[in-house]
Amino acid sequence: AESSHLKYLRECLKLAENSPPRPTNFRVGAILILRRDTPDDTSEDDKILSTGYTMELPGNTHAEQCCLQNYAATHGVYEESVADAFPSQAERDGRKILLYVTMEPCGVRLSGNTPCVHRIIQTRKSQDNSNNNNGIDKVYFGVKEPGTFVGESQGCKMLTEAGIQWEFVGGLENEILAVATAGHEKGNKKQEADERGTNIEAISQ
Ligand SMILES: Nc1nc(=O)c(N)c(NC[C@H](O)[C@H](O)[C@H](O)COP(=O)(O)O)[nH]1
Ligand SMILES: [Zn+2]
Repeated sequence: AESSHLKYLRECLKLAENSPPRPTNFRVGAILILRRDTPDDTSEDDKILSTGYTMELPGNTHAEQCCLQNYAATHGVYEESVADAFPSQAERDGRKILLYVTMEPCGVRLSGNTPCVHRIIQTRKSQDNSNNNNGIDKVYFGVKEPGTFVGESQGCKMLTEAGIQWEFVGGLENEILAVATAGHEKGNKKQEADERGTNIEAISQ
C-alpha cells in the first residue's frame, strides 16, 4: 500500500491545483495533521487540523501561511500565536503535529514577506515560554524548492538549525513541479531545466 506520507502529499497536490497560476511564485498545498509518526506508518486516529494552498487567502499568501492562518481564524487566535490553540499534550495522546507540504517551506521570499520557515519555528515558541514545545514537530515535503526565485533554497537548513525535523518524500516530484510551475512561462529552457534539475539530486537531512 502507498505510504501515508505519499497519501497526504497527494492530498496537498490536489489543494495546490486550486491556486491561481502566477509567474512569480509556486502553486503549493499544505496540510496540518495530528498523527502517530510511527515507522510502520499505519495509524487510524489521524486528525486533519487545517489545510491551505498558495493565495487561498487574500494577498500574496503561501500555502503554509494560509494553513496556519486558517487554523488560527477557526480557533479565534492571531496567526502569530496559532500554537496556543494547537491540541494540548493531553488531547494529542502521544500523536505528533505534522505539516505536509508539496514544496520545501521557503526560507526567504523575494517579496520580503515573512518566510514560512519562520512561521513554522514561531509555533514552537509557546507564549508562556515553557518548553512544552507545543508547536509543529516535523515537516514532510515532496520537492526541494527550485532555484527559480531564490537560488539555493535554505528552508531545510533553517528548520534543522531550529531543531525542527523534516523529511523529503520522493515519488511525486514531476507532478508537484508541473502544478507548482503552471503559471511560469514555458519555453524558457534554462528556467525549466533549473526547476526540474534541482530535484534530481538526492536531498539529505
Ligand atoms: N513553500 C512555498 N509555498 C508557497 O506557497 C510558495 N508560493 C512558495 N514559493 C517560494 C518562492 O521562493 C516565492 O514565491 C518567491 O520567492 C516570491 O516571493 P513571494 O511568494 O512573492 O513572497 N514556496
Ligand atoms: Zn513560504
